[in-house]
Amino acid sequence: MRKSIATVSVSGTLPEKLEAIAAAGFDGVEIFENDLLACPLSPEEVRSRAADLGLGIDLYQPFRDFEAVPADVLAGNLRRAERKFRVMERLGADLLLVCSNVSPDAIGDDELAAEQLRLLAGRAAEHGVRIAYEALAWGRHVNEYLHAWRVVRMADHPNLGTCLDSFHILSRGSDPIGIEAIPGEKIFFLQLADAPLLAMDVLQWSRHYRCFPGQGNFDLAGLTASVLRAGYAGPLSLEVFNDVFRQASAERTALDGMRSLIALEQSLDGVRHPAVPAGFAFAELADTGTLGGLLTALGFARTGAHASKPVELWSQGEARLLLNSRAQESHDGPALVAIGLDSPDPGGAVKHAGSLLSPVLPRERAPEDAPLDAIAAPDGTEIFFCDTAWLADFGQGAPVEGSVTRIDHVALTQPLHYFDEAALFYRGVLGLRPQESLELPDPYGLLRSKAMSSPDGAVRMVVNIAQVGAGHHPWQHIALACDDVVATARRLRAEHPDLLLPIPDNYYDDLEARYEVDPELRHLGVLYDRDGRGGEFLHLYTVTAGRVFFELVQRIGGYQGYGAGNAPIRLAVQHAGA
Ligand SMILES: O=C(O)c1ccc(O)c(O)c1
Ligand SMILES: [Mg+2]
Repeated sequence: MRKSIATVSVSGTLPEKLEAIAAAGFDGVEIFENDLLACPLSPEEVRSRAADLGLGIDLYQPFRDFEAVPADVLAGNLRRAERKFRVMERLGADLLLVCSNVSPDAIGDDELAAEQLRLLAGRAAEHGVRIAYEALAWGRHVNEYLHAWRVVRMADHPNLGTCLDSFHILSRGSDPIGIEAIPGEKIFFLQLADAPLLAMDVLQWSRHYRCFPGQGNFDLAGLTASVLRAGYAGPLSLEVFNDVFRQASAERTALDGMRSLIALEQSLDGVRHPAVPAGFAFAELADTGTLGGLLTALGFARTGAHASKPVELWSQGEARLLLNSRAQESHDGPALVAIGLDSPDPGGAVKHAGSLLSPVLPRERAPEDAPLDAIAAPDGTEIFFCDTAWLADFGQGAPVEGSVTRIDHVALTQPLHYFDEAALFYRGVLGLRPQESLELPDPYGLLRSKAMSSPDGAVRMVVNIAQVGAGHHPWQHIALACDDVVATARRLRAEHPDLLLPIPDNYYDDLEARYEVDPELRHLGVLYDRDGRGGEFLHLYTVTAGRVFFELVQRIGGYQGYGAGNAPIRLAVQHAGA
């Protein structure tokens, strides 16, 4: 299908927006009026700039507060419209979006609205322009898509149709099934935006928090399927008002918008996601000898070395860590650089990632090395799709058994600008499902966090944003599943007390007030959480080395979370020690 995007969705000046939108492969744009007003180029120049870039101008918008007005206001509104029709002729645009009147002076009379829109459509026809009437969720009288359609039907003019906007429909909780009763040729345009579920005024929600399909909580695929069943054949057009996107790189935002539409099309076409990863194969860290002591204390042993690269394999149970000293050249201290995922179909996973604009990264590989392809996560971490062949490159070390059994989750920190991108990446590319999203206090700011998990919980990723504040530490961590955190804590406390993050007594005073927990937790520095169904979580943090620290976690009774309530305590202690 034809793919378009409103210029308001990306940052920059109008020419910059057009460049970025074209580079991402869109077919057309909606020119948002303010972008044109602020642009020194004439409409003719914008038209030829867009044409040179291969972009059609699919819509000009918005035209506000037109219909259902007193007669004296109507004359002024028609005059205003005439001027816009002339601008559109110069732009080479033939579709104008008219959004429902929000003025307190608008009259709640559908026949009047229809009559005036019919008049407008007649004038538009003289200029070769068509009108797409959209119900804003906060319209004074018309704020439901079916209401806008009733007015359009009543007006009954060939140059008047409706514009459907997923945000306005789904934010009001309207059932999109009613779309299927609208004749497809009367749906002149379809705007797509997702959004997180937020309990707030709908206008603020729309103007600041819209996001691309797949990044929020609305069922965009279901709505789009209804629009297509109605017979709509126009573009899928993204219209996103988002405070973060306005500040981010236009190129990157536009590309992410394209990724969201490709993913949407795939779900409409019934393209199945290749098998989701079955577990973590490894986590790879840049390190030159700093982490060996810490890992040994945690019960890991060096069980292999790469045949041709300066990379060591450290393992315990099914937890495997690679220490790569060459990668250290581009980092100050230890840093997480790659994650290997056990993939039932590595080739299929890489191909699927490519279809979602996450291409295979170029890599050096010796002829005898196992073939292994990686793609880049939004924060730059490499993600490898593995079968078991890669292990042979490290020789066959004896397995090491200890209390650590495997990697439970990996937490990455990345810039705010790519938070929504990350949600779409982990969902679309890796097939993980969104879990909890949180905003956690940090002594110097706020930490936003989103957890994603494979359906069976074997792969869990946490994406953190160091959002604001002075002490900006882009920490990353690897959480290791452990059979018995308390026993391990006893041993570490006795043998390596300096490696454990000290937890304040005040935390335990509060914890013991809330739950009857073993007083030993306080002495060991083990943190605790409990969910609503009686599931329990015991966890423990090491001190930080470079950008990285480790967590030992024990899930009891089906606990699915991450001890998020304890994260502010950890952050405060880490800041104090940093
Ligand atoms: O927020 C607005 O005013 C606005 C304008 C035009 C649109 O298409 C829309 O969905 C919202
Ligand atoms: Mg809209």
